[in-house]
Amino acid sequence: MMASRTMWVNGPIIVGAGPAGIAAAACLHTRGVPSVVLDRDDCLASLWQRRTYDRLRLHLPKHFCQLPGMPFPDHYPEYPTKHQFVAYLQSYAAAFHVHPRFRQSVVSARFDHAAGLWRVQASDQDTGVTTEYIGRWLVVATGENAERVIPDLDGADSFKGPVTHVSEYKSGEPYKGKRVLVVGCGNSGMEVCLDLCDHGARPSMVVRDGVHVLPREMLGVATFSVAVFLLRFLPLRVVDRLLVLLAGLFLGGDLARLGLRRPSHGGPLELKNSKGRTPVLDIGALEKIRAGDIKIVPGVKRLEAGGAELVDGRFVAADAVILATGYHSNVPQWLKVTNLIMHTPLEDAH
Ligand SMILES: Cc1cc2nc3c(=O)[nH]c(=O)nc-3n(C[C@H](O)[C@H](O)[C@H](O)COP(=O)(O)OP(=O)(O)OC[C@H]3O[C@@H](n4cnc5c(N)ncnc54)[C@H](O)[C@@H]3O)c2cc1C
Ligand SMILES: NC(=O)C1=CN([C@@H]2O[C@H](COP(=O)(O)OP(=O)(O)OC[C@H]3O[C@@H](n4cnc5c(N)ncnc54)[C@H](OP(=O)(O)O)[C@@H]3O)[C@@H](O)[C@H]2O)C=CC1
Ligand SMILES: O=C(O)C(=O)Cc1c[nH]c2ccccc12
Repeated sequence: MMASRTMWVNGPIIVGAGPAGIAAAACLHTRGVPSVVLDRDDCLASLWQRRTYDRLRLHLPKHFCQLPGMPFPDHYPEYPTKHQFVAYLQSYAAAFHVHPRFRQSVVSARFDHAAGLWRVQASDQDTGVTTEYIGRWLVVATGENAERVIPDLDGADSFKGPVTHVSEYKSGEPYKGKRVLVVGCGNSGMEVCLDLCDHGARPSMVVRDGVHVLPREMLGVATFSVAVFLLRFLPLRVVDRLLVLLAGLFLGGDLARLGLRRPSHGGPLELKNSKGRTPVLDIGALEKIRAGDIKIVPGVKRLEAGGAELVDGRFVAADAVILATGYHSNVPQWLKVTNLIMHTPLEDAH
């Protein structure tokens, strides 16, 4: 068995050094409360630094994404690039004296009722040494994008080209001239298809179900700002109806004909709240779909050597497959509690 150590933490134990964990530690710091931030990776906001593509930008206006106590620099554009966002997070952490303990992967956290304390076990990713952090409070900030969703596609072994997850995708450069099957039509799938087009690749995007596509902006105003404004006066379902109506107006009424049906149950904000499905904010993929540069195809039945057989019996040829199939939290794997109360921020806002 690996050696193990114990560390008493004065203040909360914060798991995750992404924007949420850093912000929690900073807010505590300004109130004179110490904390310890643990992260499995070797840098802060590793989702943004290690697992996202080059052209990524925030797709909500910057004032919705700034952390408490420090706005984005004035010279940042309305939609900061990922490099700007990361630089901001780094200066934020430095300004608030947040120094995470890196390479500490939390494998278990349970509340010791007898002692009235949390016992958090973390494994050092370099040495394998386990440390038990003991403290009165636990903050879970590991996010909704902690683990990749990798579907079990029939025939994946027989496919001759590379099959990768979108979290490894940096740019379309290596795909120049290639036929690429992108599985999934969330914000990742859509933007990767757009990027592939910009690099001279030929993407087909798998859309197996309904999807809400909204314009990122309408007449220069962010759709997200419109939604937040309307939520002050109207119930979420009414706001959803208005958003779908406006989307039809600004994006054109032919989405279903293009292969992008809206989900039969639930509006864009409702599905974000109930299922964690983020609506797609279009930044140009739609135009490429209309132009035929991005082909929409239905679900994959099985992969074969040179492509995929689709559920409608058609075959789509592909040199590479990119899985833009999303992410899931890893909290249920390590947090040993029974009654978790989940908050839905948009409902709260309303
Ligand atoms: C490509 C992409 C683009 C996005 N763009 C936007 C956007 O424009 N606007 C927006 O609002 N949201 C966006 N998101 C959503 C994203 O969830 C947020 O941007 C933000 O990163 C969430 O912050 P977080 O701190 O909750 O989680 P994360 O940033 O995911 O940070 C969680 C941290 O926890 C660590 N961790 C996970 N498990 C463990 C463990 N067991 N032990 C120790 N450490 C662990 C991870 O290493 C990570 O550093 C995007 C997501 C992706 C994937
Ligand atoms: N700032 C930005 O510009 C960007 C933001 N993001 C954010 O990152 C987060 C993650 O987004 P994303 O990576 O797109 O993940 P999502 O979870 O949003 O989307 C995953 C997609 O994959 C589909 N899918 C999953 N499994 C399969 C399967 N077996 N066959 C076919 N399709 C499948 C889903 O379809 P179904 O609905 O049918 O399950 C869905 O369309 C979101 O919050 C998103 O908004 C991502 C990229 C860019
Ligand atoms: O890009 C993302 O992943 C986001 O989570 C941004 C976001 C949060 N809530 C929303 C509701 C509608 C559109 C985007 C978002």
